[in-house]
Amino acid sequence: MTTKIEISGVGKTFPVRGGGAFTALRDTTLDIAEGEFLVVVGPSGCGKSTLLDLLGGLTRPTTGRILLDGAEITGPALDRGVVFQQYALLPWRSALRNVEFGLEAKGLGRRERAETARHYLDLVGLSGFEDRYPHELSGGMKQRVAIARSLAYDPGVLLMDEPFAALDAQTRDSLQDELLRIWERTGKTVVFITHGIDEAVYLGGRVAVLTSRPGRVKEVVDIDLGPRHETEDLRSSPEFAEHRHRVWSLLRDEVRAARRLDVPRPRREAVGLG
Ligand SMILES: Nc1ncnc2c1ncn2[C@@H]1O[C@H](COP(=O)(O)OP(=O)(O)OP(=O)(O)O)[C@@H](O)[C@H]1O
Repeated sequence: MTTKIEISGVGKTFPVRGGGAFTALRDTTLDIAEGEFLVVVGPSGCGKSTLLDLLGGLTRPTTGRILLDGAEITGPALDRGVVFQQYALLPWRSALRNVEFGLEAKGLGRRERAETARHYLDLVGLSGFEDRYPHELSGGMKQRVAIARSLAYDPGVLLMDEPFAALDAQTRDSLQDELLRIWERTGKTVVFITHGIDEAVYLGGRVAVLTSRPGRVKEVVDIDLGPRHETEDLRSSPEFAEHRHRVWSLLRDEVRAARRLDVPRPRREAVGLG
């Protein structure tokens, strides 16, 4: 197993307006193997997006370091593709031209760009929609374009921050299958953040559960369900339920802890202690 990403003792602190600091992540350590599909879950506000931003190089860790292929991540680069919950498409460009966007940065010629963009739109099931503008596409289609755009410049790592959260359940299920198919075909390393336990278990080869804030890795659960397309209605199987329960129990305790953090502490005099 080759390590693709090495997260060692990473902490992230943000300055707070009016003084002080807020710790979003503390001492987070995790190795991600080349070609694995790793899902990250955790209570709201525990630092999942912060972790993804760090992997994307959009911010730098306050402590610790993150290595990609043995070299420290110091900024965004084309070796990592990022897909967010909101499609982030350029509204004035057609689907094809949106996918071509990253290829322009790579310096590809016009014809090669168009061919590559067509190939990736086909891969995400959007052949025939190349000339549509974002406002002419459904939410699921827009997200497919965003995925095609990230895949087109062939990054080794795909970073996905709740990419299907805004979609209806049916579209989400079919995009999950499509993503797994693409992952199997391309062998990319995927780091996928979600709030959905079912989604985590369905997609992940491993699921990392983070603690309530400041986030740390509480446990990494191995999901040994084999290739997902080999079992019909896998989500209804006892094995799936077992894994789901394991992740759910780990998360439940953290969600409770997070809620306690969110309740404003009563002032001493208000409860008669002062
Ligand atoms: N730029 C920033 N400045 C100050 N605080 C920040 C900043 N970015 C994030 N935070 C804080 O860090 C914590 C973690 O945020 P983050 O978005 O990573 O959580 P999350 O786990 O992705 O949350 P959710 O599940 O609700 O999307 C939050 O409390 C947030 O308010």
